[in-house]
Amino acid sequence: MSEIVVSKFGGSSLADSNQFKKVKDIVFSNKKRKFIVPSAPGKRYKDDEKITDLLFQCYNSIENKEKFIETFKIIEDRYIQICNELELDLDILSYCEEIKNTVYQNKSLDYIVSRGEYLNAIVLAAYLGFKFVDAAEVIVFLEDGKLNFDETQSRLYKMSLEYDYAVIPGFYGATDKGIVKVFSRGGSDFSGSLVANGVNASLYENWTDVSGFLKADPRIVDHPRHIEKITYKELRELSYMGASVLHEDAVFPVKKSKIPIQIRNTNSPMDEGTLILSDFESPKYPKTITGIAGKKDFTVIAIEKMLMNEEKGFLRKLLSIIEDNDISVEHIPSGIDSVSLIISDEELRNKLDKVIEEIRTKLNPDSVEVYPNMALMAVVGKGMIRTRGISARLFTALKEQQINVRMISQGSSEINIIIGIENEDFESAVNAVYYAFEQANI
Ligand SMILES: Nc1ncnc2c1ncn2[C@@H]1O[C@H](COP(=O)(O)OP(=O)(O)O)[C@@H](O)[C@H]1O
Ligand SMILES: N[C@@H](CC(=O)OP(=O)(O)O)C(=O)O
Repeated sequence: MSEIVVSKFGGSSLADSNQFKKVKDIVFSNKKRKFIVPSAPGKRYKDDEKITDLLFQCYNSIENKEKFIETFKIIEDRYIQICNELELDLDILSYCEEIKNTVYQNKSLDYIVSRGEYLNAIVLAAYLGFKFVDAAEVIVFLEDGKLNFDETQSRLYKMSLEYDYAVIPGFYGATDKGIVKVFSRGGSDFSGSLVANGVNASLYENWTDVSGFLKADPRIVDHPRHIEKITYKELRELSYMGASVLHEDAVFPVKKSKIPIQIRNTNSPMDEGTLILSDFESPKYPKTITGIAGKKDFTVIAIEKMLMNEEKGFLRKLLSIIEDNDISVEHIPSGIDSVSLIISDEELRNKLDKVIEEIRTKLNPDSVEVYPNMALMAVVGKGMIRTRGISARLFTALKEQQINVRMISQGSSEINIIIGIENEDFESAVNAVYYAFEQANI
């Protein structure tokens, strides 16, 4: 069988007709690029609006028909402009009409916000002359909203036997009853990974607006160094901790089959980008780290109770309270008679008072304190934990910037150290650590 490359193009790569032209050149420059997964058009300039964000606004104004039509018109105009500038013989307005008519019968959020990818894939398929395959036919969800992985893989495989070249919209799929479901934001990366695995691709390309994964977020560090190669595991840690270039779950579908992921830049297609691999040889004791990422806005709930260590079931009861309130915990650092829960503010929204009350009544602790405004910074790298001097360099850099460390946690995978700091210190902490290791790399 001939080799297949799956190429996902993000919103920034398809923001306007000029970007579409770059995408066409890229796709046609390699015949192996057979299955293309587009996102919805992203921002054309800094203060522009992403189509998906406009669709969220449409959903919010659905009760007010006039407002809905007004916002939807901005979306329609973007697609019309793209089609006109590409001189496409495609009646995109009829697809928009179909959506407007369906919206009032089907008011589901998922249906509405998925239409950006749907329309964009129709336009891109027409422009490339590829078959349009609706993700609702091949990305299969169960009634409870979870992905039906096996069925999805089998449908995608069948699709690859049926069509040589196709465009499949990212971000959504549907249940067998045709109810559209979306992945979380940025989920087209995950769709691309599902397609790559389903069609037995030899490579999953993820085209974006940066020349690969950088050692730190370029919005925080000025021109960070680029990462040539990274393992799935390291990447998962960095993307989970906020390196938004690739969706945090995008590694899973291709992990078992070890299909490499390559991050590439649509605006600079000659750059090699970053190769994400299952594993590769690297120095056992590296001089430096692979990357830094982080997120703001966490709250710490610190609980103390004398002889907590001897009280059987204490942690189980504590975690049951958290589970019953449908909250995910980020970290659980513990001492002998103390334990802390680190939870994102988003998870805790409107639930904090209730959780604290339940901890007090059900666990009878000596104290429960709440500390808001914490940021988490992940410093990631294979082998760094066992390398002498790495943590000394890290904490010296923070000390030199007078940054107060509130929490330290070493992931059990031994490829990351997570550091809790004040929200307001986040940017300077990332810069301090980045430059400390940048010097070590010379
Ligand atoms: N470590 C990092 N390396 C590269 N880019 C990063 C990193 N952390 C955050 N980013 C941001 O991720 C952006 C690309 O992701 P995204 O906006 O989702 O692109 P797309 O629209 O192509 O899917 C970059 O423009 C950059 O600002
Ligand atoms: N358009 C969706 C899905 C997506 O993956 O977009 P992007 O590839 O532009 O991050 C979103 O904005 O969430």
